[in-house]
Amino acid sequence: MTPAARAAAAIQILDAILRGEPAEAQLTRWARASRFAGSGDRAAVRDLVYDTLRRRRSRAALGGGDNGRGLILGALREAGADPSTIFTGEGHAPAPLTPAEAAGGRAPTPAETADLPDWIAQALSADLGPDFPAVAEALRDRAPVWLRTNLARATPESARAALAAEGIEAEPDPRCATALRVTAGERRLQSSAAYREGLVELQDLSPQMACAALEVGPGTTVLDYCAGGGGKSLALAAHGARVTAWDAAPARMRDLPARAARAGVRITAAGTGGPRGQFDLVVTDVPCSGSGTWRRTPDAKWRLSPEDLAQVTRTQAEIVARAAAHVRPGGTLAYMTCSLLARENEEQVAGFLARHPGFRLQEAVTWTPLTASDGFFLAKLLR
Ligand SMILES: C[S@@+](CC[C@H](N)C(=O)[O-])C[C@H]1O[C@@H](n2cnc3c(N)ncnc32)[C@H](O)[C@@H]1O
Repeated sequence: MTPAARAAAAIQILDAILRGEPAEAQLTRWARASRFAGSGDRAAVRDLVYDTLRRRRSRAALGGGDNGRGLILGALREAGADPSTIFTGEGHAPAPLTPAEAAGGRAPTPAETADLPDWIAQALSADLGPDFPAVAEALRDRAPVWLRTNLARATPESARAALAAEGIEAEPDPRCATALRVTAGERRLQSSAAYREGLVELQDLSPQMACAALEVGPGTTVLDYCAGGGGKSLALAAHGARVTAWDAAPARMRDLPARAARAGVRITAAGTGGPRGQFDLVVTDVPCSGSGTWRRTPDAKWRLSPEDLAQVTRTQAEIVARAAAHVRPGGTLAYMTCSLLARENEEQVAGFLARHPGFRLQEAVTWTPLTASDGFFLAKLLR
């Protein structure tokens, strides 16, 4: 595909996403319907769509329209490219610019340059204080790819060597012993033997640091109360913990047995009746706005409404209250979100402690792109 044909595909996909379709589903649908597109084309269209969603407001201002054509026009103007070389109308290229499009567009305002809905920018600005501008700027860029060395199968050094043999370069990080940042060859990762044989798992630096802060060891009994795909279960089991996994939507744990087998760890499913008994550590990696990970799922930041946020905070409070009953006396409840909003983090913890006097706060940490990678919150609550 020519650059212009890729731009035309991105315009069509962006228009569907702006009508409310999830970005991932739209990209998959387009790829299935576009057999002529090779893997390089699919990757380029995907990058263009995601980069544009991260910067939707500022690109809409530059392009003079909050629609596929306006956004791609804004992307070209942002890059200093000549739009008339892409909007040619020839072959599979987008139709030529109308006079109004050619004359439209303007520099984004400071609020538009934050590339967030105003109500979220206000909340994050209040919650993050002087860090807000730099965090908002970081959320406008692509996230790095991080791996977790699976200590049950490899050391960071042996994992790096195995990856390098397959053309994937990864650097260690002084902040976390298991973390490796991929610096080259990331598109080869999922088909690599190092990944398929469980030497490494895809996991961002911040949740790795959160799991390390839980200080589990061989024999620690853990209930992962919101196990989902099992990212936290696998990380804790690799440290030797005896993990029981539960999720209110069991289908979300579908891949967990295969992932655990690949990683060489044992994870017990709680079963349909739900978890029983008490544990040294109960992890509640609750559903959240995902505001800390919006550079990976940038369509989500434009979809979130104040009502959605209010609903998800109610769900969080219900989950943590139920999970607390499974913490043994002297044990720990770990409350986690991948959000940067105080309403889902500090305020949620304060509400829990007010309703559960048998718990006290040991430690609360917020990781941001300024201190780690994705935005992530952990509170350790002692019973
Ligand atoms: C942030 S995701 C978990 C991600 C997962 N821990 C991981 O590391 O891959 C939140 C999970 O909470 C689950 N969930 C939602 N409501 C729940 C409830 N009432 N009780 C337990 N889990 C719930 C969702 O199904 C979802 O899988």
